[in-house]
Amino acid sequence: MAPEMLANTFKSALKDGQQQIGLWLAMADPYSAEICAGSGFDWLLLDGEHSPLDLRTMLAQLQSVAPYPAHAVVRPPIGDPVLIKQMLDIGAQSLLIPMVETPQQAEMLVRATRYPPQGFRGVGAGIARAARWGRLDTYMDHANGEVCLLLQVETRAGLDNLEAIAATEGVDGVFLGAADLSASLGHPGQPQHPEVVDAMEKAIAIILGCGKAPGLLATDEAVATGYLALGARFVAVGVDALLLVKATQDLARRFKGGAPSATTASPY
Ligand SMILES: O=C(O)C(=O)C[C@H](O)[C@@H](O)CO
Repeated sequence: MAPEMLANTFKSALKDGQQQIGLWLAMADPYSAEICAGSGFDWLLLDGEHSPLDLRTMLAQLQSVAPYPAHAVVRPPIGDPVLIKQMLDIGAQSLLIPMVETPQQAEMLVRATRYPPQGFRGVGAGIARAARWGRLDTYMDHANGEVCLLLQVETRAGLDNLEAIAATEGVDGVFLGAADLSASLGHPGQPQHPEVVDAMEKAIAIILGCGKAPGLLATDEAVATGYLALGARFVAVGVDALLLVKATQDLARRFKGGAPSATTASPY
């Protein structure tokens, strides 16, 4: 049993079938991340793919959200073992890796998150935040077992290999990227296109069939609720930057005139 500081409660919640409601953080800022961490979400996505988030700001975000129950999931810009090593060493325990298309890639990513003999993660946490600079003296005993690895399937090629990717040992869940998937299926900017929705719904069933957790981002409440009803297990239901745009725009319009911004179809 991992000590409290090392136990990945998000990983175990997914394994226990508990749905986890999250918020996407695209502001790349530790101050706003802490504000969001106190809002009551189960998890927060620290997006290093589509926001100007670098390792230093990701570290600051991890530190600012640490006192709160919301679990930090970090996303590198790509599934690079070097970036993965650095993110794990600054203390990330849960990773979301974009653009996964083959089981071979999935196996490599599992090994990149594990110390030998299960994998090839470089050993250095003893001088890093992950093991609190040596203060967590059982870190090496628990690190492999407490990492949560979530892979993104978001292309036609990835869908073709979905079952093999989801079934890969060491993968905890598969995130369906509706924005990229819609583009890959020939419907850019239309994550609610019938062909995309059909693919997402079928993919959720396949992932569940593999005993893994399906996840996605949907900023439209009805869309998110629908996928949750189908068994999606980790669902981000908003993006900090989009919430700020809408709230500030609507406030200005209340005083300056103009209709509130329409509830647009989910951009994701
Ligand atoms: O393709 C997707 O969808 C995702 O990867 C999730 C969101 O798009 C996120 O990347 C923000 O754009």
